[in-house]
Amino acid sequence: LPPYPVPDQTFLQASPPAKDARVLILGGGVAGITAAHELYKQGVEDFIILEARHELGGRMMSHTFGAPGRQYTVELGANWVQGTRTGKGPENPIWTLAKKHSILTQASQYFDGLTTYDETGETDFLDLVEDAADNFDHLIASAGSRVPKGLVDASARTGYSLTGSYPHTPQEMAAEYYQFDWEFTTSPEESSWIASSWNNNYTFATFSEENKMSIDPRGFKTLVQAEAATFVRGGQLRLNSTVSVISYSPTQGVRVTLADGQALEADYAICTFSLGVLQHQDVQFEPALPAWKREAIHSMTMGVYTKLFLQFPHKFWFDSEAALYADRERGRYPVWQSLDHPQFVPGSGILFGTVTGAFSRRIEALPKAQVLSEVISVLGTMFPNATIPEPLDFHYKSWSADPLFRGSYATWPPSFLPEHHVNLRADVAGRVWFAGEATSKYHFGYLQGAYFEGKEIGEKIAGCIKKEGCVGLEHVKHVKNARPYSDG
Ligand SMILES: Cc1cc2nc3c(=O)[nH]c(=O)nc-3n(C[C@H](O)[C@H](O)[C@H](O)COP(=O)(O)OP(=O)(O)OC[C@H]3O[C@@H](n4cnc5c(N)ncnc54)[C@H](O)[C@@H]3O)c2cc1C
Repeated sequence: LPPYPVPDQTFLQASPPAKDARVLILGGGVAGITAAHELYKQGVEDFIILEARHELGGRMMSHTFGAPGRQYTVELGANWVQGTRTGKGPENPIWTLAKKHSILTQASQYFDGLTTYDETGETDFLDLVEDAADNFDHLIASAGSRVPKGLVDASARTGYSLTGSYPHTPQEMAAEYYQFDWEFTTSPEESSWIASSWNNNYTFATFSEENKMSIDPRGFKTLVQAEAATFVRGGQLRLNSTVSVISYSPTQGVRVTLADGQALEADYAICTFSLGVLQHQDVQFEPALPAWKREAIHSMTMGVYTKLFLQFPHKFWFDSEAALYADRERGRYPVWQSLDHPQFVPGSGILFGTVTGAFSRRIEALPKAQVLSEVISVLGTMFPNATIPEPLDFHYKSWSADPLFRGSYATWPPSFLPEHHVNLRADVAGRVWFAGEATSKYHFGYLQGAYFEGKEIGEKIAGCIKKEGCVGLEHVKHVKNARPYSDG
């Protein structure tokens, strides 16, 4: 396609014939499949889903783990339905789908069933964990009271300090980490006070406080795959198809070129690639995305959340669901969860730890043997009276190095303004549309965020195709915040 200038407001023309499809859906995760389903429900069946991997699911990614003869399905990516339903209130659509496709889940109460450790072994600091929960409630309430007054956003650390929370000891820091970083992947210093608060509120206050953990041997991804099987037909899905270039023109539509050189043309593309993929330029846009779009993409943060799975010949650890370890270094192998638990996969011998953010990136840069030796040494500190057996298997996924993801999920930094969010969601030239967890204002980072965004963009494009009008989503040409630099 020739390089067209990108106008601000585009009115689309009727599509010329002989394209491969009306809509190309780029990515087969929750957002992509939900967008496709919405098109289908609205009578638009002329779409093709392009997915680089060999299967659907995206960041719902399971892995067969364990020694031969003792293998189990573990979830490298999403594992929990976070927030289900309260009474007759709104139901989390992911919970609706989990029930529809009979995903095997178990209630997970990692705040109630917790054992705490520090560098001296098991040490009860559950009171500090409760304090941290109260501090988080204050953080959210204070953010909520700033919004109607139009008060400026700041970091969650500012919010914590202004509401009287100053963690200093390893135990206090671990308790705060459990509340905050473990959910958002970023520290309070790196996170927006207001957006972190509404994100939590919309997920848990809107739906419920309940978390359901998938222990389905088919993998949590079955939710996406089984849903797709209800409406996607043969030619509508192309797996093992990596997109390299997305060309677009307001008048001619889109052309998507794959890594093998094949090109497909359509009227519209829905790009559901992660924020990390967009940030790392793993996919090229022709012409380059406009400045307002690039600013939005590079102003949000792609977090990293890494689960480290270990299988041991026998269980030597806590009987609770989870454990919190307070190291002198904040975020050093702090959270541990037991799959070898009567409610989950008893007898599996599987324990997994989680690290996030900069610590995740650190371990991705280390040899696996070194990470294992650090992990075993931390377990030795937590359980000084146990002999830690040689693990039968050890596995983690390097999310930030993977060119199909470049991280785990998005988090909203204090410098990211609501106008940036508008621009992150906005279509470009009426032809390239964006959907995924990162574009969700209130549910970024969650499966339901990807679902709501895929659904809305699917609806919008169905509207365009059915000629109900197609003016595109608004965007803000220049996001302004120049007051600190002016004299006035
Ligand atoms: C470790 C981890 C833990 C998580 N835990 C939870 C949890 O417990 N609960 C929860 O609600 N959420 C959780 N999440 C977040 C949740 O997984 C995501 O919000 C959601 O899956 C994102 O869906 P999506 O459709 O927006 O993107 P994706 O799932 O990333 O889908 C995009 C698709 O695009 C494909 N793709 C990328 N590049 C290309 C290319 N060049 N060509 C073709 N295809 C390409 C990818 O392979 C992928 O399939 C977790 C995520 C991670 C990583």
